Amino acid sequence: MPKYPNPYAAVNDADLLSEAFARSEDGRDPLSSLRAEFVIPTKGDLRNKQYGPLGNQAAGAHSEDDDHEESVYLCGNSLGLQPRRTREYVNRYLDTWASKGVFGHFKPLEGGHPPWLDLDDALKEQTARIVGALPSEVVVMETLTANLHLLMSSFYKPTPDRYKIIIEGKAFPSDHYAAQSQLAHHNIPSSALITITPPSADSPYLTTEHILSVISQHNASTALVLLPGIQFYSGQFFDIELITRHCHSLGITVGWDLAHAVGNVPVKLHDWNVDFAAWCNYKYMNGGPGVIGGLFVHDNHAKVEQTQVDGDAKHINHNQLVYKPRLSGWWGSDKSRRFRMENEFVPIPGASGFQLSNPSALDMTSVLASLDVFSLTSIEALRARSLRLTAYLEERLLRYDSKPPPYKIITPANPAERGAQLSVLLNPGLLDHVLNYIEEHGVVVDERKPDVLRVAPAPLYNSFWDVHRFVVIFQEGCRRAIARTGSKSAETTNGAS
Ligand SMILES: Cc1ncc(COP(=O)(O)O)c(C=O)c1O
Ligand SMILES: Nc1c(O)cccc1C(=O)C[C@H](N)C(=O)O
Repeated sequence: MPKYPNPYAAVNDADLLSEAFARSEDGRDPLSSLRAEFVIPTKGDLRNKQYGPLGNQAAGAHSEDDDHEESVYLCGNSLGLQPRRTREYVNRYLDTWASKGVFGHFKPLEGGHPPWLDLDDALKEQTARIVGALPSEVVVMETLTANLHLLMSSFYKPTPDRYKIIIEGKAFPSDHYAAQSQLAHHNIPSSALITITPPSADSPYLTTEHILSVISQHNASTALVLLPGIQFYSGQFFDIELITRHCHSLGITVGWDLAHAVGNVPVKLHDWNVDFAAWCNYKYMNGGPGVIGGLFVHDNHAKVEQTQVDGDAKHINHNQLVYKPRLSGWWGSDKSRRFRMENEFVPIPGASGFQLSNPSALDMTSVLASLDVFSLTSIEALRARSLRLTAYLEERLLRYDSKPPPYKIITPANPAERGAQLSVLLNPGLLDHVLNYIEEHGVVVDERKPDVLRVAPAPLYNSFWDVHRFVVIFQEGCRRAIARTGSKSAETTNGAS
């Protein structure tokens, strides 16, 4: 009996492996209709084919029908697809800029869009719903690594006793560099960067017990724990609530990088008492490549300062509501006085007070389009669909025509410990062959050298049909790669998961 029963495990091969099964799963899920909100590139688009009078109609390896078929895009964990409404919203932004110039900042725009000056406030409520926060606790601003630095400039306050930063050993390089450079910035030796590595070299899995024990081991000397909500490589979803509680019980501040969690899994940053978090809006959020990111600062930090300053909230003025010292800019200062040019920084209470510059209205417009798609459903409903999609992907991958398969899934088997993504470790020597084959057949997934493919069915736009087509093409790619490399060992190295 498997430890985590898969709802598709009971379905017989003849049904489960059929396209009809995938199509019927799509048919009975009302959220399947959200796919129409997105532009799905065709296989021909990806192959750079254009049909029509000026297009390249030269015969290629693939039929015209195949070129016109939607590609199998399972890479929303790296870059989400474009919502159809993004073009409409961006065109409106361009029209406003062209026809109103500077007045675009102040005048409500067509289609009920707020003036650019108020776009930051307009995005709060929808963003807060997605990350389980109060609107005052979130803001759309800057980019992920920049936000981590800004937040650490407020939350990482090393003392002679407490100065270490704990991260995980396979942290995304940017997070590693950010933490490392914060230490250097404070003239603290790099040995104060503590990395949590998996107990077993065979698996990237970090048990919660292991994470808690490393934190406890360094508790007296640690100032900050910075962890990902979902690990980019393994797809492991950490127990944010428990780890946060553990850190707080030891007097340690904790921040979360939600790059791979936001828009993917429900989180409750407010209820879980997370100190701070940051994310990008270009993966599951579908805001566009390198688009403006977001951050969260718990309102508790304001309350702590309030009581320390006065104890009577009625007599608090804006100046006393500052959470923390922070690196400041004019966009974080009180809106009503912003244009008085008085050089008195009056922080906006809440996360908005962390803003620096006037944000790119183009970016904000693009994020608005993406949030409006999320508002057609809820993150909880998306999660329910995502659990089914990923379970289906898992079960299909486990059914390979010879045993063991030439790959294994390194993402936790427990659905509560993963989001949409499954990371597939291929037997040595297969990756390039498999990748060439699947890309040639219109599949887009992410590779992490030397042997891992990350496959992420994004619940907003991916379908069971996508997963079906992926597995058929991927497994055929594996068979061909094994035949080409003639590698017997390639068939047996990893074993089944
Ligand atoms: C976990 C994680 N941290 C940091 C980054 C870097 O983000 P950015 O380039 O937006 O700063 C990424 C992705 O690029 C990521 O996945
Ligand atoms: N691979 C990337 C790229 O080619 C351009 C920009 C970003 C990336 C990334 O790796 C994005 C992301 N953090 C990821 O985990 O896929």
